[in-house]
Amino acid sequence: MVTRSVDLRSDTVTRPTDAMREAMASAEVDDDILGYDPTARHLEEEMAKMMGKEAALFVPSGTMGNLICVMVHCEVRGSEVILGDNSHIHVYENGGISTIGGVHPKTVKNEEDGTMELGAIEAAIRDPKGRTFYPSTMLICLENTHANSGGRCLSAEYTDSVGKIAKRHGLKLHIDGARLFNASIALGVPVHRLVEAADSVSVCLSKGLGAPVGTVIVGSHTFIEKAKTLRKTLGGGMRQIGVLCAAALVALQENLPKLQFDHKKAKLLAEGLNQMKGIRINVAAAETNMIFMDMEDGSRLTAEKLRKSLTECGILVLPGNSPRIRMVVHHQITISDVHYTLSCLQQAMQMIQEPSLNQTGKTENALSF
Ligand SMILES: Cc1ncc(COP(=O)(O)O)c(C=O)c1O
Ligand SMILES: C[C@@H](O)[C@H](N)C(=O)O
Repeated sequence: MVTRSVDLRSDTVTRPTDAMREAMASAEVDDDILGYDPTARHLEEEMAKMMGKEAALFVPSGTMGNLICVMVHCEVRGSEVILGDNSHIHVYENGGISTIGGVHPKTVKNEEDGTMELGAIEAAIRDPKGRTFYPSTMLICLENTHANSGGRCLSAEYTDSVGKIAKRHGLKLHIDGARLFNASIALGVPVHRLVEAADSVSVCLSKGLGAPVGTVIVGSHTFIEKAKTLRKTLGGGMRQIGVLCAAALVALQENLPKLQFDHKKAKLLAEGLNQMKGIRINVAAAETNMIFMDMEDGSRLTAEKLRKSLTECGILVLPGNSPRIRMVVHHQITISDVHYTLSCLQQAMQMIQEPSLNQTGKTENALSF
C-alpha cells in the first residue's frame, strides 16, 4: 500500500501553512464591498507598490482577474483582443472574454518560448478604416510566465517591444501574470520592470506563492475603479476577505524567497528525466517550476501508462489524454520527492519498455538518484 504522496498536478495544490492559518484566524476584517477591509487594503497597497502601478484590487481567481482586465480595456462594443493561440485566457477560461465580456478574440501563434512574433502581433491589428466591417482592436494580452509553453519567461525587453506596438496603435497591454513572480526570480528582474509597459496585470497569489486563494490585478486608479465595479457585477465582490488576504501577505513574505528553490527542483527533475530512454525533455526549457515530458515516437511508453504507474507510487499529475505529461513543482515538493519521482519513473519505464527483462528480476542501467 503506497503511503507516500507527491503532488505534481499544479502549483495550485499547495495547502496553507500554519503561519497562513494563524494569520487567517487573527486577520483584521471588515466589509470589503463597502471598501473597509483593512487587510485587503494592506495587501492591495503592497502589490501596487511591488508592481509599480497606481492601484490594485483583490479578486477571487486569476480567471476573473483576466476577464475583468479584458472587459475594462474592451468596453466598446465590437472590441477585439490580440492574444496567444495557446494562452490561458484563450484555452482555459471557458471563452469568458467572449461569452461574458462580449470581446472578440484575435489569436496569434504562440512560439515555443511563449512569445508571439512582433510582426504577427502588428499584422493582427485591425485597420481602423475598416471599422464598418472589422472588429476594433483595443488590447494585446501577454502571459508571463507562459504556462502552456512550460512556464517560459518573457523578457522585459520583449514586453517593452509589445508595449511600443500597443502605444503606436493606441492600444492597451494586459499581462496575465499568474506566475509573474516565477519569471522575476528566474530572470533576476524585478516584477515592476517586467510589467513596466503594461496597462494592467493579473498576478496570482494562489500559484507558486502558495496562498490558498486569490489574485490581485494592478493598474491606474481609473482602471482599478472600473475594475472594482465590474468585480461586483461579476459577483466577485466579497465581504470579510481579510481572512484570505492575510494568508496572501504571509505567502508573499514566506514563499517568494522559496521560488528559486522550486526552479532548482524542477531543473533537477528535468535533468534526471533527460537521462531516461523513451521520453523527450527539453531541459533548457525548464526555466521555472514546470516540466513537460513527451513520449518518444514508436516507444512502448504512453502518457496514460506512465500516469497510471505514477499514481500507483502516490505521485499525482494532471489526468488527461494528452501524449504529454506536465509536472509542476511547488514549495511543498522536497528534493527527496524529486528523487523518489525519478526512481519511480525509471522503474515504470523499465517495466513498460522491457517487460521480459523484469520477469528475470534483472534490471540494467538502473540510474541512482
Ligand atoms: C497562466 C494562468 N493564467 C490564469 C490562470 C487562472 O487562475 P485561476 O485558476 O485562479 O482562475 C491560470 C491557472 O490557474 C494560469 O496558469
Ligand atoms: C489547469 C490550469 O488552469 C491551471 N492554471 C494550472 O496551471 O494548473
